Amino acid sequence: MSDPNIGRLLDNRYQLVELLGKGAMGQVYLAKDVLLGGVSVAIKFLSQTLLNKKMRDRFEREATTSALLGQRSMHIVRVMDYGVNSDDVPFYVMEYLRGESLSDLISTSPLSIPRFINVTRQICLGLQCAHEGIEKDNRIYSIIHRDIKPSNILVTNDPTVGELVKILDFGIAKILADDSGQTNCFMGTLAYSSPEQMEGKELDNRSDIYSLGVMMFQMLTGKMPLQAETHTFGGWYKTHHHQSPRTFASVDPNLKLPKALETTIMGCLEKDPKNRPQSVNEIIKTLDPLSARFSHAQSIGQRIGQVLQTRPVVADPQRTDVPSLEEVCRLQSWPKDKPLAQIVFPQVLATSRETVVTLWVMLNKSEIQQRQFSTLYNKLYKNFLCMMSPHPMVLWLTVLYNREHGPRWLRCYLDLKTAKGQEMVRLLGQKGTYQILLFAVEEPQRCAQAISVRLNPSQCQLLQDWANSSQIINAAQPNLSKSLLKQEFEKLQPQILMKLQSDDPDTSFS
Ligand SMILES: Nc1ncnc2c1ncn2[C@@H]1O[C@H](COP(=O)(O)OP(=O)(O)OP(=O)(O)O)[C@@H](O)[C@H]1O
Repeated sequence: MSDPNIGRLLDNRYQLVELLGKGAMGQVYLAKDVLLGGVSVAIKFLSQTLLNKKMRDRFEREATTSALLGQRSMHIVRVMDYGVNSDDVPFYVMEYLRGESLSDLISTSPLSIPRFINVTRQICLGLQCAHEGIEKDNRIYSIIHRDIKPSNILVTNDPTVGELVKILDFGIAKILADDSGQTNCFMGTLAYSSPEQMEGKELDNRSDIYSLGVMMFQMLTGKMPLQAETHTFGGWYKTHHHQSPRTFASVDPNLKLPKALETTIMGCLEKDPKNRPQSVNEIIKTLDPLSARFSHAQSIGQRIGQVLQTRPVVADPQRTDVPSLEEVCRLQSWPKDKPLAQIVFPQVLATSRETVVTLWVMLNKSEIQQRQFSTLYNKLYKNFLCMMSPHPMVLWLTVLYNREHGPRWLRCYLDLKTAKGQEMVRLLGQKGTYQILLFAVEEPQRCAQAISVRLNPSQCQLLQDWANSSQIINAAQPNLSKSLLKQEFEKLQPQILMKLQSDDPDTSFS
């Protein structure tokens, strides 16, 4: 029977396209945000069978928790809207993640060690952010996920960014120390639940660390570390309390794991929370040095391999095998889907070490050379303008200035109501830096010059504030905000030019 919801318009804004799946709490649909030009979103509805007051509250809490956390970490699914449909069924709107769940990913074969490190590190960053907590009524509340398992991890793939991992479903998360009436009944998934969770005890971050341990074992071997005699609450209760986890060697004798990694994963599976790593940061500390050792082969892929082969490698004891950010930028080529024209566009770039915002600029080769050679007279000006109403939008302005050749204005707009725009503004604010990648029209296959730009702390703060406040503002008429920002920019242009023409050493770059 066809789904009567398909095609429905929700809140005059979201048109349901297809059912993505059903979970314990409800259904998730792919939808189009018609107000934002048909951008894809995912909408989760609370199941009809759970429409009681307690579940409604829990569902609303899931939405609020995810919305607050999604603002703080790019490794947690972002929630943008919450509402109730005409049948009084609550729903929330999330960014749509085009990708595969970790459970699908590992159902065919376990992950290679480099891929495991890359994926796990991102899960840990998201989880650490949740454990560090959110602010509510001037207090910090730690968030425990309580249902860490492969089907709650989504891995998206972008040809430029690489694998981006997000934690889903803070459905049973509980705000620690929030005694708003949630009972301590069992919630979670039996095979991944910690012994203390099975007992219905008060949980802390170490319960998630246990579930993460089960999941990490499974990611590397394709097998579970513990096996219950019966798939019942009683069967798993006994298993989590009394069964010793299998060793990696007994499951896969060919798997050669770094000792530190093996010790950390087995530590996560300890029955007593006191004997586990006490914070996700400890796991990240194990992964980081391994990431430097393994991940260059993985995350930047074969392209780096190709280029390193053609480059003389200078023997330098300080140098690790991981390319620097500038090297990664220089290794990029102009995307095939962009015109070979003098355009500017922003892009998030993930290296094996970090994720940064980049500004891709195409100019004529002669102009790049002119600006490069007279470095003494080169200056750089950067600024951000924001318009919250009618639609939250940021104008990101960079000016390359050369005394002889004048200004080159680089402008782009970041829409704070899109996942991409939010992510960029947030990352710019958090990192306080961005990279400009200059490409010549004549040689699009390689980046001609990479320039690192630093933002001052007040700019960073402003960007973070805009990203936060835009969440509570409704989206409307993005083009109107753009044209208002353009007018603002045109008013500012002569002043910026005067500043650049003066001898202010603050703005120079080389
Ligand atoms: N933001 C999203 N973008 C794309 N797909 C999503 C998104 N959120 C959920 N899904 C997909 O929708 C389906 C249902 O998700 P949901 O979180 O409700 O259930 P589940 O995790 O499969 O089960 P349970 O909630 O019982 O653990 C899953 O296949 C999930 O991968």
